[in-house]
Amino acid sequence: MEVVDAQFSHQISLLLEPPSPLQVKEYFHELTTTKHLHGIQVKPTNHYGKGVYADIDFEEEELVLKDQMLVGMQHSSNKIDCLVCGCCFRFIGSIEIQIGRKLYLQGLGGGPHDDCFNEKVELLMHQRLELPHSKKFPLPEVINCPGGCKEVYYCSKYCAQADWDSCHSLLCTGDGSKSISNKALSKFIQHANETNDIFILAAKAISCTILKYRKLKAACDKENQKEKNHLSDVLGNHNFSLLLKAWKPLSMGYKRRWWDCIALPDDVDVSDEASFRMQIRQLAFESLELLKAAILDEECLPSSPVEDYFLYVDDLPEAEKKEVDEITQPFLDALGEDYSVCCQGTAFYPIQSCMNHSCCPNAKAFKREEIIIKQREDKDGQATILACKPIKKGEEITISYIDEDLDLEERQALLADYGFICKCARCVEEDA
Ligand SMILES: C[S@@+](CC[C@H](N)C(=O)[O-])C[C@H]1O[C@@H](n2cnc3c(N)ncnc32)[C@H](O)[C@@H]1O
Repeated sequence: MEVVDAQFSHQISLLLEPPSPLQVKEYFHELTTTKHLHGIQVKPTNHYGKGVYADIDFEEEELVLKDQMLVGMQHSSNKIDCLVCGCCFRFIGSIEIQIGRKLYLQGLGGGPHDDCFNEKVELLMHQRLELPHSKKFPLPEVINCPGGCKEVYYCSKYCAQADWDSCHSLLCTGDGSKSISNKALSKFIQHANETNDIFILAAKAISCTILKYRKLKAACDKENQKEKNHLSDVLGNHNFSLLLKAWKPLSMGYKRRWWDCIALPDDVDVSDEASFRMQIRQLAFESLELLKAAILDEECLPSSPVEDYFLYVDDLPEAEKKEVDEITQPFLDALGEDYSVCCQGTAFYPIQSCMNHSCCPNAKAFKREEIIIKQREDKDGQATILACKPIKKGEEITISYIDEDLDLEERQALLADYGFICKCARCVEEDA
């Protein structure tokens, strides 16, 4: 692999080059135009890189933007708690599957339950025991991965196919996988789960680029055949420009290398920062080597429906509640405090990632369930930004990265993890 790196060092450095301000401007202009995102503009700010600006006036509560996720992942630690679609991350199956599966997986770790309870848990998991009123909380049927990996499930055939086409075909460990080695892939996944599962998101981003590149290349090859254009050096350069094109949506989000900007953990002394950064850089390289062996060929806080269900049961009229509680309470007790864990993960949104922070923001990024409450349409894996006060044309649209209710010191401590000291009007005023 090192030989490959040396041979293509020029191309690699071009891929990793930060985009110029002109490229950024052109890219976001095209993106907002093609996605019909009227009313916003991405452009340079005076102080800190780019930002999102209002191109029209927005009223309070008005929808500013819906941003489609480019790549996203559910955190490994959250997979026991929630069974969600591997593409749009909505809960799937049924209330019974969600509760039964979680209790079953927890039980594998040696839970304290008796045999009778364990039997009930298995019945729940296989949907052979129905909980009262659970039909009022319908969830989409579980669709298997088309590659047969039994590790990722979907809410619809549409999501299964979309994920397969965009990245999962290269990262699937099932028989239908398009990776070069399932064994190598499993090794990569194990390494990520044991070290930092953000490498899974990176693998998705890389797979997404490779697959997009292949699609662009296949379309070009077809065109070239028509024109009988077989000059290999011309094609060589051309192929690289296709790879740059496939990489572009991700490169536009480039800020700094991961190991340079990751927050210093509390248990690492500032004097050890340089060696800590070297260590995680090394870890990222190890992970990349494992991924390369698996996929490189010669050529690139929402809520839980389970919580809604138990809240509903809790609100039932007293007489009925007693009867229902008899069935549901043992499951609730067994689930314990963690009964309402929501799907947790990390994703990259092309426009939201351009929004700067303010402790007195004029917009808010909403989670899925809050949007449903507000009767807004909830489309697959989209981030929704609403104005939380009137925004005038030309004003920068800002969101808060942290809990705005915290005091100045706490806010600044959290924002240090993002690598900046906030000097918004509120911070300046409170600091005076
Ligand atoms: C999600 S990005 C926002 C877009 C970013 N300005 C860009 O050029 O892509 C977050 C980064 O923007 C910068 N940033 C955001 N809000 C800021 C603020 N209020 N003050 C200083 N820097 C800020 C920080 O470097 C932060 O890590």
